[in-house]
Amino acid sequence: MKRGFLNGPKAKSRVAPAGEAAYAAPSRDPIPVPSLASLSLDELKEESEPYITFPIGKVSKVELPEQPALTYQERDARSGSAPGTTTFTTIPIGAHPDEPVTECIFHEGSKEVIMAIPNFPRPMIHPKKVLFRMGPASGKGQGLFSKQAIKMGDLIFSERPLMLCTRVAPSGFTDPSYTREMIIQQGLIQLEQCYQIAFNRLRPADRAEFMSLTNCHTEDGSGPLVGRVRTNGLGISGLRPGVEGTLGRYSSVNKYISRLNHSCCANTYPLWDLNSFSFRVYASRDIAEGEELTFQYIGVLENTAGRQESLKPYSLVCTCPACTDPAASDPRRAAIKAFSPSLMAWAADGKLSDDWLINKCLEQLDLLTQEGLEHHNKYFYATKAIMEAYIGLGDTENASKWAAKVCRQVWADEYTDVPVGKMKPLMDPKNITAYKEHAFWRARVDPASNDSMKMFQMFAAMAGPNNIKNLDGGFSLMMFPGPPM
Ligand SMILES: C[S@@+](CC[C@H](N)C(=O)[O-])C[C@H]1O[C@@H](n2cnc3c(N)ncnc32)[C@H](O)[C@@H]1O
Repeated sequence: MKRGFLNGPKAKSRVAPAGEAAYAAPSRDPIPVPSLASLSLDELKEESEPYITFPIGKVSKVELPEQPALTYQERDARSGSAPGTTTFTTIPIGAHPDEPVTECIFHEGSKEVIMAIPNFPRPMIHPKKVLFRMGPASGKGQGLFSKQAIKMGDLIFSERPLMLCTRVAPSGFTDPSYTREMIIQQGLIQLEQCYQIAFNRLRPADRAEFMSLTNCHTEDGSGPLVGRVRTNGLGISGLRPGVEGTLGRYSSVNKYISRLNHSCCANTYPLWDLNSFSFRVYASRDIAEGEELTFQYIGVLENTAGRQESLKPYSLVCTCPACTDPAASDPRRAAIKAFSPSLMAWAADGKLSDDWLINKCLEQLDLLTQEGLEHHNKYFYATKAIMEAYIGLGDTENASKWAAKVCRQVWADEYTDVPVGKMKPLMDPKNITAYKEHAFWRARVDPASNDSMKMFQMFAAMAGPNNIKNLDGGFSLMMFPGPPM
């Protein structure tokens, strides 16, 4: 195994062969690191403060002194991250030539996360038939279309990314005399160099696929690879435990998912599965034969004007049903956003009827359906809340029907928070043992015998009615008045 690294004007740039490469950043005082605006712009808005985000639109050319080439050290493919370096590696390690692989650019530690997964990679799962085709999508370039009717919750396809990229330039150092524009341009150049190393390692067919993807960042200083990652990248987290924000996420570029066009009323949801290192794209509602498959590039509970603003980095004006009728859609989306019921609060409140929560959640589901938002977590929460309300009422017949609906929404972010092993038995209304294990069992009809309910009531009394805030997923946040500090 060889180790070591170098970087600098005199270092000779090489094309990365198979195996692995590690790039080391020189250590300098931290400065704002240009970061990549990828598909989840709403995430970046929250967390990009320490970073300078890359520009969009037409940007005047910025002259920079010639930048040193990034260089790297070849290492054994099975070695872990070298401290303080960026690692270029092919996942799965030692894949058969027919197996899809991903060229990864990893921050320190991510490779270890993968290497620690037993039996990695687990097999990718595929539907029995090819359920989609690629073709021209009027006014949107290429798109994906269903080849037959697909049911809500069905897997449409799985794929392993072509490339998985860091979202920030690797070194993050610059000349102190550089202007903001120069820092940004330098970041773009460094990132392009970094992506080039990974790109050169792609299989020739994958390289052609990558270069055939759309690039809508041709005039803002992005290079051809950075432009494609910015246009097509899909966020992945979970590979940097404990690291939040831009540095904790990667952008993945995919052969097929990157062809899904945006809709604010999307009908699919791509779910990342680390164990198989692949995305699974699910139908989030029933899809007709020939219908275009779409997903949301941005947060879609904003009003129409806000969504159109967020879509600017993709050079597109959305013409989905919600965007074409804002007068009807905006108030519905605002109501959807504002709705977060508390199961416990309803169960504890004798003034509310037994079906109050269920009716409220049914209204929410109706709004979500009208807005084409079945893929949204809010749809999952409302479905789960109805199931739990029936559990609270001790009505296993109805609870089991809603448990089946919850179990189909595997794409929901919060699905993994539901202990699946404990959910599936609830689909059998006669499995009273499973129901009795549920924390909400008969909480409404027999609160005195429900421990969760007793605890909730005790804390609610301590907090007082004005200090309880309902959160998504049926949770409540309680603030307890204390002595002044
Ligand atoms: C990730 S790509 C999607 C696939 C792309 N249509 C293609 O031909 O490869 C994103 C680009 O597709 C186009 N696009 C995606 N959704 C669109 C929409 N709803 N309306 C118009 N153009 C769209 C925009 O050019 C956008 O920059």
